[in-house]
Amino acid sequence: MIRIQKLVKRYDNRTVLHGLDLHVHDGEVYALLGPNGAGKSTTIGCLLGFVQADDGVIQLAGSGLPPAQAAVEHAAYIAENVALYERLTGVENVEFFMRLLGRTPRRAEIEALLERAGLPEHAWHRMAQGYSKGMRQKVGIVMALAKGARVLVLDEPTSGLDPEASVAFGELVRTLADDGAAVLMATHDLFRAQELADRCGMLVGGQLAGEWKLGDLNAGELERNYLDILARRV
Ligand SMILES: Nc1ncnc2c1ncn2[C@@H]1O[C@H](COP(=O)(O)OP(=O)(O)OP(=O)(O)O)[C@@H](O)[C@H]1O
Repeated sequence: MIRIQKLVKRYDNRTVLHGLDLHVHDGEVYALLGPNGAGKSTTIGCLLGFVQADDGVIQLAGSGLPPAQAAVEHAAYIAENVALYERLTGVENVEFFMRLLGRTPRRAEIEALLERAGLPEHAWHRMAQGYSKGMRQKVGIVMALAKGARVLVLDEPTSGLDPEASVAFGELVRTLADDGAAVLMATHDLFRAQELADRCGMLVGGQLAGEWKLGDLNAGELERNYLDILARRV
């Protein structure tokens, strides 16, 4: 689970998160929507300990540790562009990551994870420098699987992916949630959010301006709600 309570963040005396409350349950995919500058990346930064919050409480996977430590322990993060060691192969990247976790994986174990994530076999032993964005996202998912992450945080994961890669990525994220992970995904992609998420919230000016269960809405209704909220704020 992810629990954010009364989160406040200021940059140079400008408040960008105004007491944000957000809860993502285990097994749930939550899409965090909102216009540019609404505070989505700042929320993620605070959650993972990259950004120091000014006030509020953040809990990951029920841990009482500070966010940065709880994230190292329990979370996986997939940024818009997954950074890999470019001169290592896919298999070597995963092996290196697992060694950092204190594990000594067998080749077959790594290959099974890459297969589960749908990375084409011809890429397993090729240097990551030739990987497409979709392939990098798959290696990111492998790392989350290898870690057994209970919290998965995604920032704009499908931007720039073609529709097929985007659907495949969504299915992988869904399997992690079905295995019990709490998934928070910041996105501008309303269509993918509607397809993939269980709930979504709309962040405007550092506050949740709306929250919906997506089973109750189709993609058109979600877009209308989004635009209505923005129109009322103008
Ligand atoms: N390091 C920083 N220093 C000062 N201001 C910042 C910093 N990072 C973000 N901001 C400001 O905080 C506000 C929220 O930014 P943030 O990147 O969290 O929004 P976002 O919802 O992720 O936007 P986008 O959809 O464009 O990625 C913006 O006004 C931004 O300019």
